[in-house]
Amino acid sequence: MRSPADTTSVSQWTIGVLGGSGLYAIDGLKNEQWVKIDTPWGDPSDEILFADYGDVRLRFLPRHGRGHSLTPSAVNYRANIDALKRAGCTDLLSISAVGSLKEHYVPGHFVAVDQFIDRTFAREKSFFGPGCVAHVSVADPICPRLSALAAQAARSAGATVHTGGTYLAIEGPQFSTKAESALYRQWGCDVIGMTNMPEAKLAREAELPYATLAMVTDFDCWHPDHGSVDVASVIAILQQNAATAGEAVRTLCETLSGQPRTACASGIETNLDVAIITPPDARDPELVAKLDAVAGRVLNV
Ligand SMILES: CSC[C@H]1O[C@H](OP(=O)(O)O)[C@H](O)[C@@H]1O
Ligand SMILES: Nc1ncnc2[nH]cnc12
Repeated sequence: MRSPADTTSVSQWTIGVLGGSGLYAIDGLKNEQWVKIDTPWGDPSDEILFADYGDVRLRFLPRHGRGHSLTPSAVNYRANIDALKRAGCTDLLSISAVGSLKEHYVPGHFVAVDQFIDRTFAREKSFFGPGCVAHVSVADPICPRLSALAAQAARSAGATVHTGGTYLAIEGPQFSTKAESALYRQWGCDVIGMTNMPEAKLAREAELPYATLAMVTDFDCWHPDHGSVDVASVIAILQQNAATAGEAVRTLCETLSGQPRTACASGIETNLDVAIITPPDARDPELVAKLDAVAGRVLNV
């Protein structure tokens, strides 16, 4: 029998959306119900909105909570990913506000990022640990299939979308200094945010294909012709873009509706096959039990 943690042979799309700053709901869905999901990692940021759009199931989680009460460091990323997996998600789409580190990525544009640099340091970054050690590859942290579908959906919703780009994740909650911003530009980074790491790493550990639509809200603080970023200007841009983001999600669902889901060619849904190094007889049963949703497919729990 297929383990609930195994999404390889699930033929219905269940898209989990992690809504970032400014995106606390999605309009136009059917059969909406907010559901509390318990996880062994603590509380997720909020209840999850279960809804349908055509044949597609949608699971929406506002990353900072509906009242935006959680800082990027206080988000329980493990609980969020575990809860979305328990909610049956086959794929995860992050929608995130970012600062631009490039002249031609202007506020209002979207970027379908494909790489990350993780400069966060005060967060739980793995489901695994003493008693069950795993090393997954995040060489290609984004699912190319979902990313292409999301980018196309955002274009159809009217957005200017750049394909590919490196997202630099900082701990926050403060924005960067000018020296930091200049350094990240020298590193070749394209956009800057505070939340997609370790979220993307944890999604990979949970064998969930993950993609990000980054919404550019500001030029951080490096641009000589623009003042430094502040929340009011970020929110002003987000208010203009939230409707486009919602439309992108609905368009994505419309595209997928009626299409049976097949396993990802990239092998993301089976990446734990080659990642767990602790042999079965040396595993901590308590940790193994906590990994039921994330890794039950390979741990047989
Ligand atoms: C309100 S600006 C800073 C805030 O916005 C971004 O959050 P998210 O990725 O959830 O949209 C950024 O990472 C910061 O958390
Ligand atoms: N400039 C910036 N730095 C970090 N996170 C952000 N989110 C939106 N704009 C940002």
